[in-house]
Amino acid sequence: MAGFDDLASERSKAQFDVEEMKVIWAGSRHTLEVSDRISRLVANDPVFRKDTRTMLSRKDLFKNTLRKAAHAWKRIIELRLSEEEAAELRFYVDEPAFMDLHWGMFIPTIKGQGTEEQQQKWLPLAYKMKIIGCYAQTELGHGSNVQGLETTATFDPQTDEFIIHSPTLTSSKWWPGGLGKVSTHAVVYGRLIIDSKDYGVNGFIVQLRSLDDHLPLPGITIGDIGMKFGSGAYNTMDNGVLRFDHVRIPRDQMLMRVSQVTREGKLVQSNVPWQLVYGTMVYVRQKIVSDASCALSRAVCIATRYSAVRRQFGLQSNGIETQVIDYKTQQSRLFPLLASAYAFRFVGEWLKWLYMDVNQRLQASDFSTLPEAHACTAGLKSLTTSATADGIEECRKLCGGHGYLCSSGLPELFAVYIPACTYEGDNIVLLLQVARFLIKTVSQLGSGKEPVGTTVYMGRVEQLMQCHCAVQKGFLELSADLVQAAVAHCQLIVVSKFIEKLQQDIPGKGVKGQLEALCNIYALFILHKHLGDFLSTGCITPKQASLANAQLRSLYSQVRPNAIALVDAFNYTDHYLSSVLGRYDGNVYPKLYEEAWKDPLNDSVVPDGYQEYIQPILKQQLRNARL
Ligand SMILES: CCCCCCCCCCCCCC(=O)SCCNC(=O)CCNC(=O)[C@H](O)C(C)(C)COP(=O)(O)OP(=O)(O)OC[C@H]1O[C@@H](n2cnc3c(N)ncnc32)[C@H](O)[C@@H]1OP(=O)(O)O
Ligand SMILES: Cc1cc2nc3c(=O)[nH]c(=O)nc-3n(C[C@H](O)[C@H](O)[C@H](O)COP(=O)(O)OP(=O)(O)OC[C@H]3O[C@@H](n4cnc5c(N)ncnc54)[C@H](O)[C@@H]3O)c2cc1C
Repeated sequence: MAGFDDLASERSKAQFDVEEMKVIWAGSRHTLEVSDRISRLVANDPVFRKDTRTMLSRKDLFKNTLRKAAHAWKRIIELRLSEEEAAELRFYVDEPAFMDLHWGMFIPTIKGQGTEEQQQKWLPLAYKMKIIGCYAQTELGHGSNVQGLETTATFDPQTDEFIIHSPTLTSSKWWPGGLGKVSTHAVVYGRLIIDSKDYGVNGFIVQLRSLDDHLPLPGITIGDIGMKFGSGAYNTMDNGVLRFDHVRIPRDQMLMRVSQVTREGKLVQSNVPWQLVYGTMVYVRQKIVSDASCALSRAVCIATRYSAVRRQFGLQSNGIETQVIDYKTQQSRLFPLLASAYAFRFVGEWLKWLYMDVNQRLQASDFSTLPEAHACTAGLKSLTTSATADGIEECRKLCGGHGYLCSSGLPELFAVYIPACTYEGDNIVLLLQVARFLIKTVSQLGSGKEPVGTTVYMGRVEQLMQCHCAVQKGFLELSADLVQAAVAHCQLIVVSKFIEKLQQDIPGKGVKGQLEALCNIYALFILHKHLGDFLSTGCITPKQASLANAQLRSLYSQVRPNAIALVDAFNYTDHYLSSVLGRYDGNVYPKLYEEAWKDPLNDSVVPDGYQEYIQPILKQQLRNARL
């Protein structure tokens, strides 16, 4: 059978130790063991099946998501899973749901922005899921511009309460995941008003629904915002709308790590920077970078395996056609994506470290690295999600016609992934933040302040001073170019973190060699993509450009025999991939054929509607009626 033999033969060609590469990909032997065990647990549990997801109506889809979430929670309790194992389980269930926001944003917000007492009160409830929370920041009128939010939280000194209110239609909370149908609580961001004075945006814990019958509490209007892009996909999530009509909450439900409101209505600032109110976004952006490597590697795994199974043209001496993976054009589109998946994995690891480091410093009242952490998380979130969204679509095209079938797994992956370019900060808005950070760094160059961390290279580039003078003309005017500069800065981070990874001790036969090839492919591909910029700025000569392209071609040949093993190293189960084209065994055609017959349209041989709409045309009754 074609697919079986092809993938088995590809695997036998690998020139490196795949098991050791799995460890590198996972991050450690321990993480590999956990993710391997939990992914199999999910794959073998029939409740977590997802093959009919794209065919369900919204209501059935959502109910099925609730069923899975409840089952996941039950298994987590029964098996006494650790926090790490539980997070892996939710990851492999692979269905956006209210749980993501509860664990991914609600809890981290209370941890990051709540006082010790507030954490003690709310976290045990949230950890045991006695309450379910979401993150209600974005409004109908404002998402990117957080300082433009309109919801108000007015302090009432008479009752020692805040009055949460939506003064306009555009102040309606709009988008928060988990809000529409499930959450009992939310961290709501609103303007803090004391004695008619506006102190800007802060977070407040607000109960939304009764814990007895799940009905909205008085003064609260709440619902789902409607169908989103694609079938299945992000429609498993109840993104919601929420309005407040003078809803009262106790004073101690304002998150008070950054600033406190006293019983007398006095605002007291802590010694931490006010930007910590934005802290959850930094945390989630960092997570999104690691997630990008998962989504991209998943698409690349499907496209690579299928490219080795698929044959078109080029009849060989043995009478069979050429595997499409052997075409140089296919390699030049696929292998840079394979390299990007690895590159994003390693930059994600580094970003996780950076985030932990900044947190430890914050505990010790050292706030010096916060601006860099913000710039890195914002910029890398933008770069990796844009590249991943484009990469998934490229993988679909790499799979030809079959890539467009839902059973390839790629349409749903694309639909579920693309909002990552928008949520947690629109990618352009985030790059503008990076640009501001870069300009600020450049402006300090002359003052004797040495650039550090990811901007250390700036101290070595003389032209940057002139660059600063040019930007003085107007940030807004030059913003399109500045966004390009921000992307270039982030690309430099990705490449340098890949190189740093290679400097670590990497065990396993041939593993380091493969990673070196992938690192070079990533760097040279970026150079190739932006050749115009490199040449026009005199960074490289035309001769160097052509050498770089020749080197890239030779690297593709080096990676070719290892391609299947390099995607096997992601260690994805067929359940997680949910793709007929990406099956581990390569048994593509019989399964594609089998899948087609499962479509509800094939339940009957003659379709519903035949008698009303097809027969009259065929029998020319419609035409006769007209005549
Ligand atoms: C298990 C876990 C799973 C995780 C996944 C969960 C599922 C995910 C599912 C998806 C869920 C999706 C969920 C969702 O989508 S949740 C909603 C997400 N929303 C956004 O991301 C909104 C984006 N907008 C902003 O962040 C702000 O409005 C920006 C930044 C654009 C402007 O801001 P602002 O209007 O204030 O003006 P400013 O630019 O003068 O900035 C002022 C100063 O502040 C500094 N600054 C700015 N920002 C930060 C920061 N963050 N940390 C530290 N510092 C920061 C900045 O450098 C400047 O410093 P300086 O130059 O003055 O010194
Ligand atoms: C699937 C999904 C889930 C979400 N989940 C949540 C959630 O759980 N909680 C929550 O609070 N929010 C959530 N959001 C909201 C999300 O965070 C916002 O949609 C996002 O921050 C973008 O803001 P916006 O919609 O206001 O875009 P806009 O800012 O209106 O963007 C529109 C266009 O304007 C451009 N633009 C905006 N400002 C500038 C500028 N200064 N300079 C140049 N161009 C600019 C953008 O680049 C974009 O092209 C979610 C969104 C989605 C799609």
